[in-house]
Amino acid sequence: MLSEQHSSTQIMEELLRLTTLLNTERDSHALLHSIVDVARRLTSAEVGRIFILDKTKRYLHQPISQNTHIASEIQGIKAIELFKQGKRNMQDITCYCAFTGKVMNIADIYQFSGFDLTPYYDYDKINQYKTSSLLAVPFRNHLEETIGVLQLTNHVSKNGKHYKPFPTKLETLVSAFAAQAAVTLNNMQLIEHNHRLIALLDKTNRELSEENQTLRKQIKAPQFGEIIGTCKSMKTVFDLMSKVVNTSATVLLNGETGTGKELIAKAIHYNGARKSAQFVAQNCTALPANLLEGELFGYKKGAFSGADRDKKGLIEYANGGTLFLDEIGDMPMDLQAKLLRVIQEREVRPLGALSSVKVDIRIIAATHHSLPELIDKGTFREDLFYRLNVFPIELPPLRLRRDDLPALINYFLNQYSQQYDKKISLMSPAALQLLNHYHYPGNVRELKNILERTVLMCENDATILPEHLPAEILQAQNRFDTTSLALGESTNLKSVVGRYESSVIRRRLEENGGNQTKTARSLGISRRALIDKMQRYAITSANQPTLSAQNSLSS
Ligand SMILES: Nc1ncnc2c1ncn2[C@@H]1O[C@H](COP(=O)(O)OP(=O)(O)OP(=O)(O)O)[C@@H](O)[C@H]1O
Repeated sequence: MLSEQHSSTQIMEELLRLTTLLNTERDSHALLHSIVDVARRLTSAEVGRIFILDKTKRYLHQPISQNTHIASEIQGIKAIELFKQGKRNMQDITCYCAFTGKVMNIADIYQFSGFDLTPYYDYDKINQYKTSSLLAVPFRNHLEETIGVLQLTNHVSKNGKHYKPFPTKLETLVSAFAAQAAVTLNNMQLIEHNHRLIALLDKTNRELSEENQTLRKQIKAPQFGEIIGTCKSMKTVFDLMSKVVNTSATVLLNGETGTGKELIAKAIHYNGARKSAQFVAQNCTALPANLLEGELFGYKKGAFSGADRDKKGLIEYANGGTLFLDEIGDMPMDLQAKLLRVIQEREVRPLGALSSVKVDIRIIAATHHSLPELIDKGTFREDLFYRLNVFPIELPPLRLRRDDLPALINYFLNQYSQQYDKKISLMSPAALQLLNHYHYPGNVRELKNILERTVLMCENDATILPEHLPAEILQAQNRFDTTSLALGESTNLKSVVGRYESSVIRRRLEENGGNQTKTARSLGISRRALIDKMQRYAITSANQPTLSAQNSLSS
């Protein structure tokens, strides 16, 4: 043991050894042991203890206790409460040391009455020991906050036979040592705290990523069964999809807006081998050319003014998965050239980057344009077209697959009835006829929107009537359509002429904003004659078509 009799060189050597140890020890328990061990050797103390402030800052825990006299303590000093009845526990010597930051040096605890030293008397009784001198030194961090207390008891005499008071000159030495140990202890606590945070972050990230995977599987995985259609052209679509789904072949979807191009692209991705990787969609008309380039290819910090950080492009994000390029016909020519390079080389070079990144993506492109026509016009690259047109799938417009209308209507009615918690399953023949005759320029998307609105308009448990349908369907029906006249059920000339006449009157009234005088003048008849005809055909107003007007048209 070192004691006050040791030379200052020996003490310096011991302190240096300690500094090295403190800087290399990575296990906090072993570090605390080393601190107590060295402190005891520096001060010739028989017992050494460390108290550490807990996270709540309400207790001083005692993780380490060394007593050379007792091989194993029956009971150590318990955790100390820093506050008693809301007040600082200044009766306890360790708390006093912690609160004040002062070194406490007591020659003999049994001769001292300034503190409540019962815990030490109890310790002695239980362990059949005799505590005599006591030295308590605070561990303070760089903010001068106490993070723990080092406690040494029983300074052993030179011959090892007696306990003596700790010499006052040891206080400075031990304080210097405690200051050094406190820095290391504080760093160790910060490192451990960081490790805990990193572990927590890792765990949360893992959980989020698993949840993400599950949600992606649940939400974004349209099954083939969710694509409604049994007509011949849709059967061909399904047939082609099943042939390409388990390959990585490039697919080109062609069809008008709302025909289900994105739905089908997703179904191909989520039913194929790439389903666990990303499905990344980008509409090529949604962004100006320069932004689209940055989105797709990514860029390096400083590649252009405003590029204040590296940005990964969607092509890289889709690595291992599918890149869906909607409205490919509207992609600017220079980007077409860059995309062609990605397809040919299977690598992408972000703007401002010196090297390329290998990518394994499946491309599904979609357009409502005829790409060959765009090639003729000079706005689409022929070489890119051949690269994309590996596996073309044509999606029919809804007006050419009217046989699928009942199934689609049923599907969306069910979907929205559930969504809006309504029971709506009946539709009047007149409403059904209106839906059947409409031409749906927005295709399935438009039908879907119409039915959502209809469910919202219709009372719970009620039958869908024409008045629940949007105005454009009613107005469209009001317009005269020679094709529908020719295809009408009635072949009776008088009835066909009547329908034609009523249709002309409706349209003219509509054009004249319902003004009967103007309408009569434009038709070359008197206002009285117009009113007679309106009554005959149950035309009430050009702006407010009624169910009876529809009936008269179809009668
Ligand atoms: N056959 C179908 N069965 C069920 N829902 C469909 C069908 N076709 C399209 N839909 C639905 O219609 C809406 C429009 O489809 P989608 O967005 O896939 O069309 P799109 O052709 O990609 O349109 P755009 O060219 O305007 O982007 C979506 O809500 C989709 O789920």
